[in-house]
Amino acid sequence: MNNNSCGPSRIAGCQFTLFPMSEKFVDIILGAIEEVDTSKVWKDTDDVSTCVRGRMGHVFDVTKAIFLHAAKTGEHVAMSGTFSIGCPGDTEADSYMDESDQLLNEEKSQAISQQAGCKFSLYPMGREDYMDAIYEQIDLSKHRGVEVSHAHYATRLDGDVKDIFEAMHQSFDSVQEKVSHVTMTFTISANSPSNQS
Ligand SMILES: Cc1ncc(C[n+]2csc(CCO)c2C)c(N)n1
Repeated sequence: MNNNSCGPSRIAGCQFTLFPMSEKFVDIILGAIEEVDTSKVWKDTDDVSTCVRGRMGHVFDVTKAIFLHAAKTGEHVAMSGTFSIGCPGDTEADSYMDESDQLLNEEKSQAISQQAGCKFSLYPMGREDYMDAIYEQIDLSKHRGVEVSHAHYATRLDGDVKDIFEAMHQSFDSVQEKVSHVTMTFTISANSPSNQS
């Protein structure tokens, strides 16, 4: 445990909302959540958002798969959310921390090819040198099969949804190795009419 550690557990989580720009929004939201195997994470869905908590790999696996299943409907769908790891007090779901490494949704996700645009922002908490941690990651993400560009208050990633989530996962993972409590916000959008010529 480093000096900046908030506690022994490395429970991660993501709270996210799907925004299907479609009359079929109820089916798209509930259908995507239903289609994804969430048995390795703690999960709660309410009228505002869905929260999943557990080991980092499973949190990313489930969040990515829910977006992919919503986007594969072909409707314009966006998702906004916040990943968090090492949050002081986040200890309730310790039982989910014993789950094995095997990702339950990887095979189905690999079969879906979907382009998207995404903006994400990393927030290493409680560190004076937080900008160094952020800049290191933004440099790294240039090598990950996605187009990286700078935006105000965020980094933009364009490419396949799986590569976008992989880049965010790697950035988040590298920062959390150095900083105990890290949050990362993102908004991802697929099938936007803005991209149809
Ligand atoms: C991932 C995700 N989880 C929950 C909601 C909130 N929500 C808005 S409409 C609807 C279906 C009818 O109850 C639900 C659950 C969301 N938008 N996206």
